[in-house]
Amino acid sequence: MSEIGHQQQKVEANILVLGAENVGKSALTVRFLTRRFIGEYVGTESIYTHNVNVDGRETLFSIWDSVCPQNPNLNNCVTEEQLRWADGFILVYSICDRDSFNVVRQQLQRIHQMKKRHCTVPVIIVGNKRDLQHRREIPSEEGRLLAISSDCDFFETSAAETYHGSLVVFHQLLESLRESRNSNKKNTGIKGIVRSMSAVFGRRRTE
Ligand SMILES: Nc1nc2c(ncn2[C@@H]2O[C@H](COP(=O)(O)OP(=O)(O)OP(=O)(O)O)[C@@H](O)[C@H]2O)c(=O)[nH]1
Repeated sequence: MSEIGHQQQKVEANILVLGAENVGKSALTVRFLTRRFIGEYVGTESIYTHNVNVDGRETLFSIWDSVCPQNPNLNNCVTEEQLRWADGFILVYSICDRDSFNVVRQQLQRIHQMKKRHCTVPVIIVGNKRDLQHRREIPSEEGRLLAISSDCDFFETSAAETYHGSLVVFHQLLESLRESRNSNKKNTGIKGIVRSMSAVFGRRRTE
């Protein structure tokens, strides 16, 4: 995420949408971009750009709607290129598909493994297809628990039923990006080095 010119206050956010096949990644993305649910989506990888005013600030979203590998495992479920590109992540599962929840777990693990040494990175977990309650396999509490234990935000949505849910997800991620960018800034530079050293020595003294 970067700022273009202080006066313009333009914000850029690269958002990677991940999750297993058929969970509604494209539906959620297209809902946010167009307010519409069209039902069937081309199953190809796409990066969409979307210029929009959020809280009085011009914001350029680049949204990478990914395609999950056939047999996702920890090494291929998120690529290095995707991890380098993304400022923030939306991990989508279907509330009616236990396997898709497990894919989100793996993707989360991979993101934390790769990113933890560099900076904090915002992640939102989304349980989609909330309209299909009769087929629910993942209780809301389970999704929320995974999010709390991984320091992520959590929402359940129905891309089929409402626009509002997708709007809240993307706007919340933007908000978290701003916060994490500010905190990452504070932790760089000489103050950050001093803070990190005090943390290390402070901790050692208590061992
Ligand atoms: N009932 C219901 N169906 C949904 C919802 N979101 C998506 N779908 C349907 O689920 C199917 C898959 O949606 P996609 O958006 O293509 O899912 P995807 O995760 O992008 O799938 P891949 O491109 O295969 O990775 C489509 O038939 C959608 O119409 C939802 O909230 N509720």
